[in-house]
Amino acid sequence: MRKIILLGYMGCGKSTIAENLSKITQIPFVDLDKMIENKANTTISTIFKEHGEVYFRKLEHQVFVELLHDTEPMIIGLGGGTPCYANNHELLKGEDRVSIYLKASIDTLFNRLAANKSKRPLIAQMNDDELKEFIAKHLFDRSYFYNQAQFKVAVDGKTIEQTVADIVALLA
Ligand SMILES: Nc1ncnc2c1ncn2[C@@H]1O[C@H](COP(=O)(O)OP(=O)(O)O)[C@@H](O)[C@H]1O
Ligand SMILES: O=C(O)C1=C[C@@H](OP(=O)(O)O)[C@@H](O)[C@H](O)C1
Ligand SMILES: [Mg+2]
Repeated sequence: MRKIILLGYMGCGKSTIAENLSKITQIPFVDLDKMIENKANTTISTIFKEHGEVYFRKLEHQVFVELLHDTEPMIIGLGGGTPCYANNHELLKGEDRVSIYLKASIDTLFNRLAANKSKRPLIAQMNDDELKEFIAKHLFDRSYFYNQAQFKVAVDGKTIEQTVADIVALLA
């Protein structure tokens, strides 16, 4: 049975949509960041602070590969950077998996992240002006990798339920 992989920029809703899609489909979900935190027995912020981003990216790759080797069906919510490092984007396609880019505009991402940045070490220290500029540039840089997904679902202006319904329709 296949795996459903959700990807996209920080704040696009990967973790939230993975959990809600799981409730509707009864397919178990895992959040890659949560898996990393459980494995490292600490938070993403602490991993960045104590070991740096390169260490985090290695761990992220290892845990992603481990999950893909698991034969159980599952919904996987990636971290925002997962497809952009360690050739992880090459793992988005395969017979047993379907990858979906949750595509959000800069405004949507900014509105969600401005109120929700403390646990995201890449943006935690930024003021609103810095954050908006960062998202615009960073999203542009990362789009190449996000566009490697098999499907795209636009999330702007949609409720959690609408996005989940769009994904269910896509998978039918
Ligand atoms: N329509 C929506 N779809 C998904 N998330 C939403 C929506 N509206 C508000 N949110 C909020 O936006 C944030 C999305 O964060 P999260 O699911 O952690 O994203 P990601 O894992 O992609 O970084 C959450 O705080 C969530 O409650
Ligand atoms: O975009 C990124 O590089 C990151 C996104 C985060 O996940 P979310 O996209 O779930 O916030 C988390 O993996 C880490 O803070 C790095
Ligand atoms: Mg998340």
